[in-house]
Amino acid sequence: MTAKLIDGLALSKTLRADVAARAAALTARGHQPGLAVVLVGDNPASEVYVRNKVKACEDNGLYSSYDRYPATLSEADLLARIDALNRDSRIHGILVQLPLPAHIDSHKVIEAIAPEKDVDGFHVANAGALMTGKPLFRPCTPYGVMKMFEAYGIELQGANAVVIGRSNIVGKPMAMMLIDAGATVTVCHSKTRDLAAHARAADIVVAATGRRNLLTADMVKPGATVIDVGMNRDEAGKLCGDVDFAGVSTVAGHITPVPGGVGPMTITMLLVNTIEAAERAANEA
Ligand SMILES: Nc1nc2c(c(=O)[nH]1)N[C@@H](CN(C=O)c1ccc(C(=O)N[C@@H](CCC(=O)O)C(=O)O)cc1)CN2
Repeated sequence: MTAKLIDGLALSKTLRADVAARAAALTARGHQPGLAVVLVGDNPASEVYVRNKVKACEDNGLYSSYDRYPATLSEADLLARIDALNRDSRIHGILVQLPLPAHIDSHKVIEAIAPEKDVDGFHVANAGALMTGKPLFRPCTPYGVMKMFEAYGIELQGANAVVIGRSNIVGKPMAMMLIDAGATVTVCHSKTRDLAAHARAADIVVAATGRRNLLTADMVKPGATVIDVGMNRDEAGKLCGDVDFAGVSTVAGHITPVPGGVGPMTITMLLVNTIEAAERAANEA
């Protein structure tokens, strides 16, 4: 392996120490930051992520509430619960774990969250404000990737960046953040004609497709920075990303592992967003 590892666990540890200090300061002023976590259904991966989010709150001095509902919960009941959380002064951030069961309209649910408690940054008010560079909250996964670039000194200004995937959670906001940082950004997706040619021209590649081994060594420019947002399982059930890690590591300059890369940063930035929500609320009180 020639690439330098971008260690999401180590960076998370540093950032979470700052979160814990800010949480303690808020608590001392009588404003303990609070996150509401809502899970509907029994998707095993979502259960792990949600458990990790609640634990991260506990470990860093944040209050958390955890609502776990069966997959049969009605959309109306979920909207009623969000309405109650919007009014709850102990709660500064509301997180509804995605995906939701098919009978629930995710868009409607996200729009029901008060924008000032939308710590996922998915509400149209925050997604729209990202276009101007001034949202209340940035979506946690691309925000975490931006922190990784910063921590590892990856130059973005003038860089050619390719984002593979156009989801509202990762691809689109990632592209906006990279544009804002001065990169020249190409967004590739399932209909892109020659993905390899785009990827090969990139100084930075962010892969967020959910397709194992989508990015191989022959598609990467020597020295490029490769960020793997994928979360897949191989034939043996082992967690892996979208990038052929063994092969790409021999070509790239920097690379993120899975696990231990972007995943922990997603949770860390959720804590950071919740702290910011609580600080804003405390300053307005
Ligand atoms: N409401 C939201 N739903 C979803 C989001 C989100 O940001 N908000 N993102 C993804 C899933 N996700 C967060 O919820 C997430 C994915 C992965 C990890 C993580 O820590 N991964 C670990 C491995 C964990 C494991 O053992 O399975 C790692 O990469 O090291 C955290 C959060 C979709 N839904």
